[in-house]
Amino acid sequence: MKKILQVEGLSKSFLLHHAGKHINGCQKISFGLQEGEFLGLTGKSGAGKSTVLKCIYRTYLPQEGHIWFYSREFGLIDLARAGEREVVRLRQKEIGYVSQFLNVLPRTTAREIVELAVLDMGYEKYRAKQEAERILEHFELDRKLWDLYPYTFSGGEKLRLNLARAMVKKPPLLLLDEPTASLDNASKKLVRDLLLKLKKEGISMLGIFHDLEFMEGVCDRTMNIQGGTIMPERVGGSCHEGRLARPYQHLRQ
Ligand SMILES: Nc1ncnc2c1ncn2[C@@H]1O[C@H](COP(=O)(O)OP(=O)(O)OP(=O)(O)O)[C@@H](O)[C@H]1O
Repeated sequence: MKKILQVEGLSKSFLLHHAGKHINGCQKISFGLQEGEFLGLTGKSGAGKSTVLKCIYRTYLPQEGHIWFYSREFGLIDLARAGEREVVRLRQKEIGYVSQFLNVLPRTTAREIVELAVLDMGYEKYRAKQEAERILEHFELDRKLWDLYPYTFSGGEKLRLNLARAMVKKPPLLLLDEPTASLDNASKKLVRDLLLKLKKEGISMLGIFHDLEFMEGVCDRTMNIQGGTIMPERVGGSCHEGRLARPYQHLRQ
């Protein structure tokens, strides 16, 4: 199996000017992700999980470390140092980010949101229309909702639209920042099925989920973060980087 991502000694802190304080986001985080693998990040609130994801997506610029990404367009590229132009291209084509929040332009219908994502990749309008319809169907968003503004959608519907917008670009790497946080059990189950589908399609995923039961059978392994650093493996517990979590071991057999 080939690696898609290698994070080495990643550190990020935040300077709060008004309070004159440094807040630690994450420290010396190192791990790798194989192609088609699903790695789950666990840890208490404030542990640093989102900071790691946001450094990879380059919402945050890390102070130290490397984030080696095996890009189709640029070859091996360090996301911790990549220029804005490369970051924009990678977000357009190779790295998707999905959270529980749907951030969209006002007065834009569900269909248009997905079409815009395709146009963003440089495709023609007719192709954007075709692709948007294909992916909205794939993620089972009710046709009645396609031409509506999504602010009235349920949490599950918003998430399906979020996934459709990210996945219409077929990014080889998908970052999931607590996408199921506000969902009921039925919607969580649907998301779980969708993620398993993406896994079968060979998408590499790095995801934060507070619901450990939800992660079982979806993740190949988990990595526990506490106080901004990776915790070593606990006996009988889940795993740390490089090892397969015991509850998920059957997936590799
Ligand atoms: N933009 C920011 N400015 C200042 N501090 C931040 C910022 N983003 C994160 N932090 C701080 O960094 C630390 C780690 O936050 P992070 O959001 O990564 O935690 P988390 O493990 O994802 O938590 P949760 O599970 O609650 O989302 C926290 O103390 C948080 O307050």
